[in-house]
Amino acid sequence: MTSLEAIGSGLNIRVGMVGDVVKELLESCKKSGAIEVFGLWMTSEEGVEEKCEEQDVRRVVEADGNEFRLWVDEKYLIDDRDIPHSKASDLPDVFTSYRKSVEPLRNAPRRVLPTPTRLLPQPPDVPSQSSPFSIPTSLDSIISALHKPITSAPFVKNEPSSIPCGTKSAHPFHGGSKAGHARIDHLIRSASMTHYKDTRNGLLGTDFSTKLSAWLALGCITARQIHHDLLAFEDGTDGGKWKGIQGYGKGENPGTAAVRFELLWRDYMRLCTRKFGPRLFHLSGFRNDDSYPWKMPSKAQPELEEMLTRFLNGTTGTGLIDASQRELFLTGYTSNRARQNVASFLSKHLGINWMLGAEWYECLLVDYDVSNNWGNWQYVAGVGNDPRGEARVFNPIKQSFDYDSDGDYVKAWVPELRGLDDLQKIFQAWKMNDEEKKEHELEGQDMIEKPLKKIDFHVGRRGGGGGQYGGSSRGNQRHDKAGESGRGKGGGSFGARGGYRGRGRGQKGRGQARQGMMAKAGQFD
Ligand SMILES: Cc1cc2nc3c(=O)[nH]c(=O)nc-3n(C[C@H](O)[C@H](O)[C@H](O)COP(=O)(O)OP(=O)(O)OC[C@H]3O[C@@H](n4cnc5c(N)ncnc54)[C@H](O)[C@@H]3O)c2cc1C
Repeated sequence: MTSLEAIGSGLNIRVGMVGDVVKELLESCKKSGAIEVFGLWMTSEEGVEEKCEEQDVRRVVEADGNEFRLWVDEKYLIDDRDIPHSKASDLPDVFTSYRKSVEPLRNAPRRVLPTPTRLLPQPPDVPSQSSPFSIPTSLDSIISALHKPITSAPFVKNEPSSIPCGTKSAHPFHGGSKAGHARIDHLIRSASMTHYKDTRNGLLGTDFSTKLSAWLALGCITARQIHHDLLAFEDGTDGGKWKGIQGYGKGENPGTAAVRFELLWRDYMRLCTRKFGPRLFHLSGFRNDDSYPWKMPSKAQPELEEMLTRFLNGTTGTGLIDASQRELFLTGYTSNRARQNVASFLSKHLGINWMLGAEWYECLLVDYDVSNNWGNWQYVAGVGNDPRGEARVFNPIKQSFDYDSDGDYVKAWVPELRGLDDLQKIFQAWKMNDEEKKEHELEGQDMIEKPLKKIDFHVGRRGGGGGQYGGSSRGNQRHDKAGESGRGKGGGSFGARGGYRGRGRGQKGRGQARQGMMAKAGQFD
């Protein structure tokens, strides 16, 4: 029995455009006379398409003389009514400035809303799904329907086939609020929350970061519920269930504070979407910066198409990138550290249109969230709200030495390299000599013979200018230092090249932007 059934209600799934589905439901209720509808409540989301859907539903409901309302929910840490600026356009362009405006963060969120113990029952005759769609009736059939688009034809040439033997991942995971709350409990009980600040940049394993993103993105748990449980743990007001766990009853600790900090990033990304609207999907980003000549793979440029394909299927020849892309493809998840490197590699090392990477993530991430995904891609590509913009380049080899110091992450997801011991060769397999290639039966593989980038990095080397990225990266690059310790620091605004508002462009909606891009890319024809 689902949680909704346990409190007297249930869940109906319908497929179609939201406005059309609601219209059909209302018409059918009117016709049968079995249910009298007075109004409709809906959850509100940021995002161009999401707002259009909301408008469609409002129109349909109000056209019938019924009342339309939006829930004031608690999915974000700081309630909309407590945001310290009144207009969306007043949101600071730099996260740190926003964070300072809501500190002390621990005191900022409202209390969680109570969970209802009873709901109205389902109406007796809910109209069935109209053609051409049908609603699966069992969990297995839902799963197989969801799998269909990805199993019926390959997504990408030479896609990774299965999770390598012995590799453990926190995903796949079980959905639903019960599993989400059990995960929060586990994180507190195992002291992973207390240690989060020290472990959050990990790449491999189940508990180095919270792995709560998918439950948050799907609405199974809320940011405020996480905060609430952390408060109970920190204050020792949980009725004793977490007694004895490191940090219990001792107030906020660096780990729990860092979790709140990250949850605030999630809030901030959402507010950026509210502020910039369709610019979330513009190549020139929030900055309106169209100075960079992004490369666009197309049938006319087969070498770029091949490059993009190999980026997608995880055979670039850069171990960290390949491991992350294969992990993402096979599980729907990859860590924040890996995501930053992947986004930087595509946009700054390969110079390819960053939106293709964002589209790919949108297809595959189980925690896909419109603001977090597109906002973070912009940020790393240098056109979003990173004050360091294009100057921040992640060197994936340095990052591997820092965060995968035994090469275990690369070996877990790129099993061809498991026989190697030399880290330089695990991180860039093209460094093997002919004898080694023969010994490990790796001769002739593209990722070894034709790496997309040869990145020169020596252990102990510090700082440095351009050049070490293989010659075609952007100017002013350097090893990512701030990237390791968090995102841009300090206040201020972008400034680097003209700021946000200078060169207005046609406000293309997302659908248009996407269509044009994919057609040009030819990748998903
Ligand atoms: C290119 C790129 C694309 C991304 N796409 C998404 C996406 O579609 N959906 C998504 O939820 N996150 C996205 N992120 C942010 C981040 O990578 C994930 O939230 C995080 O890796 C999820 O793992 P976790 O729950 O263990 O995170 P934790 O490190 O445990 O963080 C706790 C929570 O804080 C929030 N959070 C953490 N980092 C960020 C961040 N950089 N921006 C916004 N919120 C954050 C998430 O809700 C996360 O669950 C993206 C980051 C990058 C660089």
